[in-house]
Amino acid sequence: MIRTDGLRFGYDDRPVLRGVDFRAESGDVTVLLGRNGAGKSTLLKQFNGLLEPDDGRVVVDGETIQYDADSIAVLRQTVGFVFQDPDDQLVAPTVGQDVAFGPTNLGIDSTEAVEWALSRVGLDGYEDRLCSRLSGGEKKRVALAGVLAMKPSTIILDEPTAGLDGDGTRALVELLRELTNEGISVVVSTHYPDFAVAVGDSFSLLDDGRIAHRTSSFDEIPARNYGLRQFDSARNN
Ligand SMILES: Nc1ncnc2c1ncn2[C@@H]1O[C@H](COP(=O)(O)OP(=O)(O)OP(=O)(O)O)[C@@H](O)[C@H]1O
Repeated sequence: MIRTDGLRFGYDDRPVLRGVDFRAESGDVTVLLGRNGAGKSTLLKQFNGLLEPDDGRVVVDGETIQYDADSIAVLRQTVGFVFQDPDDQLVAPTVGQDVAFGPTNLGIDSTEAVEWALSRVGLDGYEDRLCSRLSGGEKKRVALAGVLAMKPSTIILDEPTAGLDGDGTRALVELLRELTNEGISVVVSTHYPDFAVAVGDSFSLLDDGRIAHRTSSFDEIPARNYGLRQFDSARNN
């Protein structure tokens, strides 16, 4: 479970988050919505300590996040973060080396973890492929595999469908639903209503630096007012 209480954050004194009370229940897919620049990425980055609040707190599985290096190292294993742009995430020349990076640092048997994680994202046998030669969609799956290989209890995904085609989006919905059935919590930001509906258990709308709506029914989110894209290919292509 992730919770923020009165979270405030700004870049160079320009406030972005102005008292965010956010909730993501364990075992749910929680969808974070909001117009461009609302602060979705900024909020998601608070959940595994990539950013530190100016005020308020972030609570993960009942513990308030602490920002010393040891606490952050543990947190990064518990809460995995999949960046919007996979090029911000991939660190090694080959797929196998990249997915092994996290588990190796944690002392986990990386061969088994890599095989398992690549299989979960539908990239069996990709170990020796060069990351630089992968398509954008494949890079996104490798980035997700790298997070899965660390066996986190929560996964945060920032705009994961950007650049995915209909099949890629459908596969992602299926995988995220499977992961929640296995007890993993998922928080995901998106602009795509069909993806949100297909994947989400709960929907939170970030507006004006606060959570303006939180509901289990997507229909209650006033889409037109918040820049949601009218249609996407998650179910219909
Ligand atoms: N590193 C940074 N330094 C300064 N300002 C930033 C930085 N990162 C983001 N911002 C600003 O903070 C605000 C919120 O940005 P953020 O990326 O969190 O929004 P978002 O809701 O994820 O947007 P989008 O839907 O376009 O991805 C924006 O005005 C953005 O320009």
